[in-house]
Amino acid sequence: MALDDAALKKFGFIPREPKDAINIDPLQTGGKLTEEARRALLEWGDGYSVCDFCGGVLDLIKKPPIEELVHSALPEFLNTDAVRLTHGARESKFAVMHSIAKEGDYMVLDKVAHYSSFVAAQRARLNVVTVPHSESPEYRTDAEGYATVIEEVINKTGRPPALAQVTYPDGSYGNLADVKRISDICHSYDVPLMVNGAYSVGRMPIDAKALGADFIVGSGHKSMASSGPIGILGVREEYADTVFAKSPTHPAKEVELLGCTVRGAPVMTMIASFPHVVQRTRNWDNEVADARWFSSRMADLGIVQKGERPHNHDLMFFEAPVFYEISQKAKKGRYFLYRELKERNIHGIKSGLTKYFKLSTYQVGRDNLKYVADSFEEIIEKHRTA
Ligand SMILES: Cc1ncc(COP(=O)(O)O)c(C=O)c1O
Repeated sequence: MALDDAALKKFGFIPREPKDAINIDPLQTGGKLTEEARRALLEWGDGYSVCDFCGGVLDLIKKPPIEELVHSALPEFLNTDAVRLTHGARESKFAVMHSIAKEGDYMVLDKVAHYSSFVAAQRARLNVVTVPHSESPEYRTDAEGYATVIEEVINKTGRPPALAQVTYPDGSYGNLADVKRISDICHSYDVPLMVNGAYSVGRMPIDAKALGADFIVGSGHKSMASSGPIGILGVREEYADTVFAKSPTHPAKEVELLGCTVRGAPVMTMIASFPHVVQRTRNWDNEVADARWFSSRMADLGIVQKGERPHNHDLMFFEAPVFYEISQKAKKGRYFLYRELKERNIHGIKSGLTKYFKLSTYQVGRDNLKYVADSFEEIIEKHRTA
């Protein structure tokens, strides 16, 4: 059946409603573009725009300065040896899993790992064993749990797992695990460690070597003010030849990257935002102070922050019995909170959630956070007196 004109009318330019809202969705706060990146997006939006300047290896393009970003600025920013651009954190993780481990090997994940870590391991055909967390209220990953799980794999298979990973911070509670202790444990068994920094690289200072990370993963669209899809992967020197192995038939092309990765606007938005991103990581203490301030305002309203307390990251998980109670009586039921927030131009708590939700205070600013906290208070008052 041919597409008729009426069907085509659905397509074309579509405005994005929450674009100008105060957005507290953890997925969104660190990926908001800078003005420079917005301009870059238009300038470099055509298909393979950066390939006009390519001599065969994308990350060696000199002008625009992709080579300098990839081979000098990013390794220095993260204190790692070799960096490449990927299409996202999950693609970075998959590249490491697929090159470092063989089909049927075991790998260790923390129980709080993002689904994309599990899926990447499945795509690489690995067996996954998980390190438990401490359950409610803190959901902390116990560093010593890595030793226990590695021992279990050795007992079962006669050799250590091929790889371990820790999520820093995890995407549910925003907990920052003791990565240094975890890397020491993993290395004592000769297990390399990958740090998933999707929520840290580009938000807070990261020193891969100080953490003992053999692989460090970042997400440009999540935490580096970049237009996705774009991720980064940092690798310690001893693993670089394995992860970035060249194709036997096309020796300029790296197999795990399928030859080339970001071929246009995403990398140019990352470049455009990079000065701002570096600077904002230096302001991390203020971000943590904002998160703690917000958490304590929530506590005053009977909304309890789970995860580490005092908290050390902008991503926070809350339990809000007060909103749950309101939802039982409200006309709009469990959708009342979403509607009330939308009326106040606040976006990011998923529609239908009341009892548990997560949010991020990153780069929202104290004035806007105060407005959000005041709005929560106002909504509670309004429904209490209704
Ligand atoms: C902890 C964590 N890691 C990785 C990802 C996925 O990042 P990407 O979209 O860059 O693959 C997410 C997405 O929410 C996440 O929460």
